[in-house]
Amino acid sequence: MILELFLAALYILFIYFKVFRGSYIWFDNNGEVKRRKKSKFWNILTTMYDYLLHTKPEDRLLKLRGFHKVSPRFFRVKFWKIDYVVIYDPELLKKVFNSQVACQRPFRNCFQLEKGLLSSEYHSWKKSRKLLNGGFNLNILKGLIPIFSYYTGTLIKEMEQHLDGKEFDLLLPLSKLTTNGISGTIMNVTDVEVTDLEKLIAEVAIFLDLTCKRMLYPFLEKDWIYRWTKSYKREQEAREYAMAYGDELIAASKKRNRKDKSLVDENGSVIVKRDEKVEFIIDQLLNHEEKFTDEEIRDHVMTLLATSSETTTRFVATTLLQLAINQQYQQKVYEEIVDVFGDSIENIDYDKLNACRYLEMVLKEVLRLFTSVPIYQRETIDKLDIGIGKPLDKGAKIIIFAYILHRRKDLWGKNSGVFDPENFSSERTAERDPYCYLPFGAGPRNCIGNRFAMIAAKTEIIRLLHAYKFSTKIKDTDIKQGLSLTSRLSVDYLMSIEKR
Ligand code: HEM
Repeated sequence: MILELFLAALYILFIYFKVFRGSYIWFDNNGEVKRRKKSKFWNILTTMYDYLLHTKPEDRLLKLRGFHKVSPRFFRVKFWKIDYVVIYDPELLKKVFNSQVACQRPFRNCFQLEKGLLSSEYHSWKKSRKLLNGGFNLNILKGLIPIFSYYTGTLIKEMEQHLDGKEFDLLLPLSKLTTNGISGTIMNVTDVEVTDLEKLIAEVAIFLDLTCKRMLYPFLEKDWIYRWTKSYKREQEAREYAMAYGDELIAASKKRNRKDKSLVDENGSVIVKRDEKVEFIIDQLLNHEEKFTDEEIRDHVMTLLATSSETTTRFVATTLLQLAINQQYQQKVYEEIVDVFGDSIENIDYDKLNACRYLEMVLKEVLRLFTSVPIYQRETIDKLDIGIGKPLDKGAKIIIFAYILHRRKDLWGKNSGVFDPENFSSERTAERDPYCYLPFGAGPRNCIGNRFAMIAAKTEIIRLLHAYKFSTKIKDTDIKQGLSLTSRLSVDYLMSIEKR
């Protein structure tokens, strides 16, 4: 209630400034200042007002999509001297991603992990990113495949209890798989007891939701305002729960014998034997000559856990759901897996993952239509001219609206809302501007985990589809995509399985 009153007051102030003071500037698509033409501005304002106060979470993205109808490439508004520009146009995005000036993130305090990659200011980010990039190089990632495969094998056994034909929600088992996969790969530990995994997953989701809400209400960015809200208290609880898990992971990782790179279970038996030369991502932090402080290590580890867990879980879950809805695509992927692996499904390696071309098309299509991060942001550290009128000022907030970009009919055809892996055939890909498709961002500040996510998802899906056929009663028309820091569907991942 207090929040709604505050928003209403803000709205009145907005109108006051618009009518009497003219302190906003609205730009049209040619970059012309349009103070006097009110219609577009009113449309946007009403959409925002509606969005902030009335829209159900699962309808928010759809509603925000309305911006594209009002303004085809971007919209820009200057509000209390700060430039805000929302972009969903390949040509403009290319200029943003190729610029060193748009390499900082706004809303840095919202994420609260001050030293981590998402929250640190530009110069300290640059140093950490350079060091952490080493932990995500292809040789290291190739070495992680047996670990993802091992945990998927464990999940396949656990799923035998669902062979009774009844539907079950796949999200929790997959979240467990991701959590184990991430601690086994990024941290090289297996023996951290999570007493209540379900609670951990729920608390991480709450933390991400509340952080997203805070970013969407600009006045909540200020700590002194945010501290007074109920969300703040709840977010702190969720954060502390997740941090305690992160602390246990770091402690376990410090204790393990670093000479032996093999992954061992709680009894010390080797689960996955690994090449001694392979460094784990945590080792890059713990052993680097320029020592990271404990606080830096904690913020980096927690940032990696928060950015990787929900994104990867929902990516894999949504892929299996789409394959369960569209049985013809599932059959095609299955036949490809049988072709590539024959009877040696347990010996997955990077070349075999790459040979699964059709699976790759399916995965890319999932990230187009149900992009795991529908909106993400950058901030300029200097003036930046991207050809939309006056250059953006230093401190401008650039909001990249991948959800709109990935569904634009003029870029993806009139069936842009339909799931179709052929969108990623080599012919169609060659015809398209690469900046039409940005699920992981681009440039030096892109997603550090993009290849990690693809390798994990491919390994897990190959093993799961080789073991089971997935079915569901859910139809495409039942699904809406909600908005949080990561994408949320309006349906549960209810599926049934049959043994292959
Ligand atoms: C389907 C899975 C994923 C998707 C769709 C995704 C998407 C994104 C996007 C869109 C960004 C912003 C990029 C930009 O501004 O250009 C980002 C940043 C980031 N992602 Fe991911 N991500 C995924 C998985 C992962 C994984 C598995 C990890 C870690 C293992 C990870 C770690 C990060 C980090 C640390 C950043 C911030 C990078 C920086 O600011 O330097 N992500 N991700």
